[in-house]
Amino acid sequence: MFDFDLLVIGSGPSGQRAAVQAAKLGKRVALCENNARLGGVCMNTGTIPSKTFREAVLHLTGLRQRQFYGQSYHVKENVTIADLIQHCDHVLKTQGEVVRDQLRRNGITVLRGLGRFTGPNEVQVQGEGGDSLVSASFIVLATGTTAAHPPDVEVDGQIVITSDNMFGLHALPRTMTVVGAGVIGVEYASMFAALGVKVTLVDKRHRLLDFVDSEIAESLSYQLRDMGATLRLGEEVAKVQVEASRAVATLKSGKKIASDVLLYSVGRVGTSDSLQLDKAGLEADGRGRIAVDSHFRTKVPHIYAVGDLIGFPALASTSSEQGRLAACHAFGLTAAAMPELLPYGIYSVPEISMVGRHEEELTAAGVPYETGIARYREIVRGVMMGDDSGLLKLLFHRETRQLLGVHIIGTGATELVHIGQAVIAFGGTIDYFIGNVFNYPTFAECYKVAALDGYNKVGRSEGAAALEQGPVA
Ligand SMILES: Cc1cc2nc3c(=O)[nH]c(=O)nc-3n(C[C@H](O)[C@H](O)[C@H](O)COP(=O)(O)OP(=O)(O)OC[C@H]3O[C@@H](n4cnc5c(N)ncnc54)[C@H](O)[C@@H]3O)c2cc1C
Ligand SMILES: NC(=O)c1ccc[n+]([C@@H]2O[C@H](COP(=O)([O-])OP(=O)(O)OC[C@H]3O[C@@H](n4cnc5c(N)ncnc54)[C@H](O)[C@@H]3O)[C@@H](O)[C@H]2O)c1
Repeated sequence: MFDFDLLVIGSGPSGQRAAVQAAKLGKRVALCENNARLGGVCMNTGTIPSKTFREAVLHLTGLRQRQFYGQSYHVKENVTIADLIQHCDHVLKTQGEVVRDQLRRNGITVLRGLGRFTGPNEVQVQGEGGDSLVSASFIVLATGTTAAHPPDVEVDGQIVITSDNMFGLHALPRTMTVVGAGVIGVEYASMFAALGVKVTLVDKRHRLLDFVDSEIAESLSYQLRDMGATLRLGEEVAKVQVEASRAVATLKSGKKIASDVLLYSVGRVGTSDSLQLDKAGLEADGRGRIAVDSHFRTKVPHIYAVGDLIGFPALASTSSEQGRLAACHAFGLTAAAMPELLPYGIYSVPEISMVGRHEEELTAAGVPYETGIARYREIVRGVMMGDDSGLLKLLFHRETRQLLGVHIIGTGATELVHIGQAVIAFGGTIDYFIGNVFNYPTFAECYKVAALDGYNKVGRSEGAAALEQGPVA
């Protein structure tokens, strides 16, 4: 009756996973994408290019090796934007082929053009070669987000930019203002500061990243300042103008900050304007997001919405899982619900990662917890890698020693966190780290050192079992 069993609009991680999952179930699947390149924001302007940019910055500046060879050490003098983009281009080309090949292997029909509803089961695809109409039993909306900016902030792509046009920059600036110290602002501010750009980071909030453990956020602030960045917290940007080829940000307090480039990173809005949602009986909220139930179903039961388009947590990792779960639900396949325990990774310089609860939350909930801390400078792997400022903090219940949270800043944080994630997910205690043997020398040794530190704090009477019972499963 319909052309396809499933039509997915948007080829980011959530759309890809929805399409592939349905194809694996033997369904006829089409995926509509407006951008010339598949892969979404994740592949083309967001996650992958920004993380590759970071790797290029770390490599070319020699930042990690300065402990050994001195503060003036550089792998390449005068790093250019072309050097950094070359690294990104290579990764994007390879990953683009992986996505195209995956869709082809799974027999997914790719429709090029802008998808918009003409009815609840019908979508018009407006492509370069003309328009076509496609119908499907189920539709998954996976159209993601775009950078938000008020109409009076004119984004020209060279002087005033958002993360969506970061990779169109012709040259590295000498000075940069970053408006908004959310994840995007903090990541790029730290990367540009590591490149030697004079960065000013402005946020109306009084501290960086208020969902991050405060000790970790303080360490990040210290390290940003140490790289020459200026933090203007508790300051709101009221106006952005271009004067004599420079960006000028006027703060509500009356201060003005002039710089070669201004990155406007104050959040993102759902890409739902072009979808003609009303033709399907749907609407978006004020930030372009679409409401869904726990199965990612909109109020029109055969239409699902996934990924950044539905809001928090708006990560590539969670988006792709949402896409898979939506396709499973549509075709009656029972799948486990989205886990509540999610790791967060912030690819600032240095990187940050966390899983579980943080100190402020546990204090507010009246949970009797204790901390165990390992500093990278005490861990031989940290010393070998030239990272003497990293820190891993365990939070555990004082009485049961159950692991409640893991908070890390430093090299490898986003990988290391998954050990703690597994222990929390299985309801484990810090005894696991004390009673088991870890590879040496590794950053993972931090878990053992932090667990012993925590054990020493709660004292023998409360913690003795950990050492006396021997290894635990
Ligand atoms: C700078 C930056 C860095 C990030 N870093 C990380 C990170 O380190 N880790 C992490 O987990 N997440 C990160 N994210 C978030 C991550 O990129 C998103 O969570 C993820 O891309 C969301 O995937 P999605 O499938 O919802 O949609 P998107 O990746 O946004 O893709 C949506 C696609 O839909 C297409 N589209 C939109 N409307 C239409 C239409 N009408 N017709 C046809 N096609 C349409 C768009 O062209 C786009 O290709 C970052 C984001 C940004 C901006
Ligand atoms: N590593 C990762 O997982 C990663 C990396 C980058 C982006 N992302 C995703 O991208 C999303 C968007 O990130 P974002 O950083 O743009 O948004 P955000 O909402 O996280 O942060 C925006 C910040 O801008 C500040 N702000 C807003 N208006 C301001 C003004 N006029 N003056 C000063 N400060 C102002 C806010 O106080 C806030 O701190 C994130 O929520 C995340 O889902 C994830």
